[in-house]
Amino acid sequence: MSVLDDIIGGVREDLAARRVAVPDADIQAAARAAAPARNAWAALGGVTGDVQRDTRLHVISEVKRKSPSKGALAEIPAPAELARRYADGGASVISVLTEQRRFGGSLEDFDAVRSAVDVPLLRKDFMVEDYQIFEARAHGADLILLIVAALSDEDLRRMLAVARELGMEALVEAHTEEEIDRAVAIGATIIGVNVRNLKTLDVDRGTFARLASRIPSDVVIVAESGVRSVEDVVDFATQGADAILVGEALVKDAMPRDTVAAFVSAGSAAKPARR
Ligand SMILES: O=C(O)c1ccccc1NCC(=O)[C@H](O)[C@H](O)COP(=O)(O)O
Repeated sequence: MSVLDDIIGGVREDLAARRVAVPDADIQAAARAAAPARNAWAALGGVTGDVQRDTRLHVISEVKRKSPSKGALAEIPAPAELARRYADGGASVISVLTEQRRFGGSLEDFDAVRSAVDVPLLRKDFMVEDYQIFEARAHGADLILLIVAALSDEDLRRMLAVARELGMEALVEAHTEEEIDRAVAIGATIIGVNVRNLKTLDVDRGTFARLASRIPSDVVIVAESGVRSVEDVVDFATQGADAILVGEALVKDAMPRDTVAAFVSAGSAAKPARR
């Protein structure tokens, strides 16, 4: 069994318990009653037509306590305070991991961050049921994660449609050429190239340029995982990233506000006008 399969097994068990506590009809009603979602695609530099690319390299800053690959990363006693620092540094979107068993996250963390900042929020979890999408919206999410390796094309299309019907977008995450092609085929407007293989946990930054070149120019490209330094940010920006998603390096940083600002500044300076 791969790490991803193992994580998803736990996610399904936890989801079943939440579904008993809050039935489908109730979570759907809460999602539809929530304040309108913010436009995460525009916040990440999405533009329509043959216009100049957004010149900014956008940063998605993640609230992440631990991970299967690294174990404990940071305690994060006050996720809201960390999120405020991210926003002050210029994060375009904040990602909050809500998976509990392997990442130490929760919907309580998500609620705390939602009440602290006004930037678009990504609910970062392993989405396998539509219920989780309604749950994300009910808690104020603007963006959800869909992992191509974990879902069939039918599931991807339906879940993307559910997210859009609720006013959200999806970060559709891929790690191979075939997964990129599947993400493009379902009409993803934000595609994440995760340089971490979720089945082996190996990180290979070289994956990014090879995969990004297959993505149409009107799609927002996010480079995910493995950013440790300004040099990594400059590499991803030069190779076509519109945004980077950073967890470990920021939660371990004593001055996350300054580091986010430095990543935005260096990445924006390195970003080519067209790709
Ligand atoms: O981070 C992991 O070890 C991991 C393992 C299995 C599935 C997902 C995993 N991480 C999710 C992510 O995509 C990262 O949290 C995100 O890209 C940030 O990565 P990093 O900056 O390297 O913390």
